[in-house]
Amino acid sequence: MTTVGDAQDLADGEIVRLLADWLPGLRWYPVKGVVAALEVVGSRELADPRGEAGVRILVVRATAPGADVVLQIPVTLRSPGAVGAPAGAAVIGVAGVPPVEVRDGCGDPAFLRAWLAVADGPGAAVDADRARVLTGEQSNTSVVLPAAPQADGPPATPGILKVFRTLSPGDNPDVDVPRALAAYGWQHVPRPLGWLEGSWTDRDETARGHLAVLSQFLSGAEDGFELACAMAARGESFAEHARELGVVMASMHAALAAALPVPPPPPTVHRASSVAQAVRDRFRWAVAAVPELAPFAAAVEDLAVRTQHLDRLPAPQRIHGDLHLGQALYAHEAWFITDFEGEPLAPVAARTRPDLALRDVAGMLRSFDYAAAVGAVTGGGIADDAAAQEWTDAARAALLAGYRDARLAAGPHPGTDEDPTDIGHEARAQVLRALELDKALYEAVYEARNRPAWLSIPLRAIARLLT
Ligand SMILES: Nc1ncnc2c1ncn2[C@@H]1O[C@H](COP(=O)(O)OP(=O)(O)O)[C@@H](O)[C@H]1O
Ligand SMILES: O=P(O)(O)O[C@H]1O[C@H](CO)[C@@H](O[C@H]2O[C@H](CO)[C@@H](O)[C@H](O)[C@H]2O)[C@H](O)[C@H]1O
Repeated sequence: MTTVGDAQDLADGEIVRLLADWLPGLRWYPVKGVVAALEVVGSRELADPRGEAGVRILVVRATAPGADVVLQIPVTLRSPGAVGAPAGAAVIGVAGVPPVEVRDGCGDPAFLRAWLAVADGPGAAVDADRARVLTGEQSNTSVVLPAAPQADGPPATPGILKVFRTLSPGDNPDVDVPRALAAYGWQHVPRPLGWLEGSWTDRDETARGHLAVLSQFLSGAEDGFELACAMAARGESFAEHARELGVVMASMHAALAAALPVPPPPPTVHRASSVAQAVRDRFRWAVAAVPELAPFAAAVEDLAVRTQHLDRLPAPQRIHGDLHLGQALYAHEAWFITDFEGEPLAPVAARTRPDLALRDVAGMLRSFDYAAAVGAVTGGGIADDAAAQEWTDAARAALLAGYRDARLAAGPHPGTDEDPTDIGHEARAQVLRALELDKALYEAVYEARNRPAWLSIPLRAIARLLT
């Protein structure tokens, strides 16, 4: 039988050969429909405090026509039949002589123990042996770690470890933004408890970036999207929840503006042009992936021109960037906001750029449209398109009212004497329409790549927004 020492000797190249077969079946693997060339660009051994398995974090570049991504793949290494091998961790394959079993580290307590031992941050007393990997439609891999049993004192906090699957050089906003918000005292973000950075080679240079973050796990939290879909399916109004969500979003934007200040904005005329140009660019990008969008070219241009001519716009600030109901958790009768990573399909520099807070509002409004569409097909509560529209309209109006009232109550935008919401009804409606269109175009590409059966949801919205 091999020892952990032998297992650790398995070459990265042998593991990558196994990954070539394993990766294409995974939801988070971003290269779809083509075979990618895989190259190891980073490799770091971690020590399992119990010495039961070899633990390695591999960073692999996957390139294919139209795709070039850097992926994080933590693995554990054991000889076949080794004592303590976890039943729950997917076996990626067996390689080497003598043979070594390679597992997906995310489901393996050995990786989790090793990660917790080297992570930065305040830490948490969590139990790696009882960890469970969340399944579902996620771009990353999240693992829930229950609180470790305490002999005395207050009960420990359970954690959720988010392992970033696609890596980008630089600080990850999903680590830095919650840290800044929690330090500022904003109560509606799960507290970050630990984080880890790594490095890899990026075209002959050394790149570094965050690999994973451990946050406070909100036990009993309901996913906002599932909650909204269930209510829509029963025909129950989401308006009161939407209003409360609007209030929390307004406080999030106030906290972001105060905790992460940004330089003074360029003149409105430039900002209006760049919002309009972003819509044009988004359309060009989307139409290349979703040819059904081509007939909308003239209407998109018309909307871009009207946006470009706006003479009032709110000041840009740090925002969430990919806000939708799936990032909102309802726990203990309050909303919490998660996943500050920005749009997973966008480059990191674009995700942290100051932007219009209304972009987050537009993202949430799009989500109500999704919830009504999904709720309508899963339950009998929404009978037809008119009922779906009525459900969505009530949620939209409530969110906008809650948001606006709370922003007005909070006063001017920090650092300026501008009231962030006071741009007039017409201008606000025009900006929101442009931002909703922008998001729906993003969604069309996201759905075409990931969930073609749902492509009709953003396509219908695009048609509606442009007529
Ligand atoms: N702090 C938390 N407490 C409870 N559940 C959480 C927490 N953070 C995330 N989740 C749940 O974990 C899942 C994945 O989280 P998310 O950050 O949205 O990952 P991804 O970026 O991969 O979509 C979601 O279903 C979310 O509801
Ligand atoms: O949660 P992620 O950061 O991975 O975000 C991506 O996936 C989302 C889907 O899981 C996607 O959101 C779209 O679908 C939601 C319903 O599943 C809907 O509520 C959102 O409004 C819609 O945008 C998101 O766009 C994508 O970036």
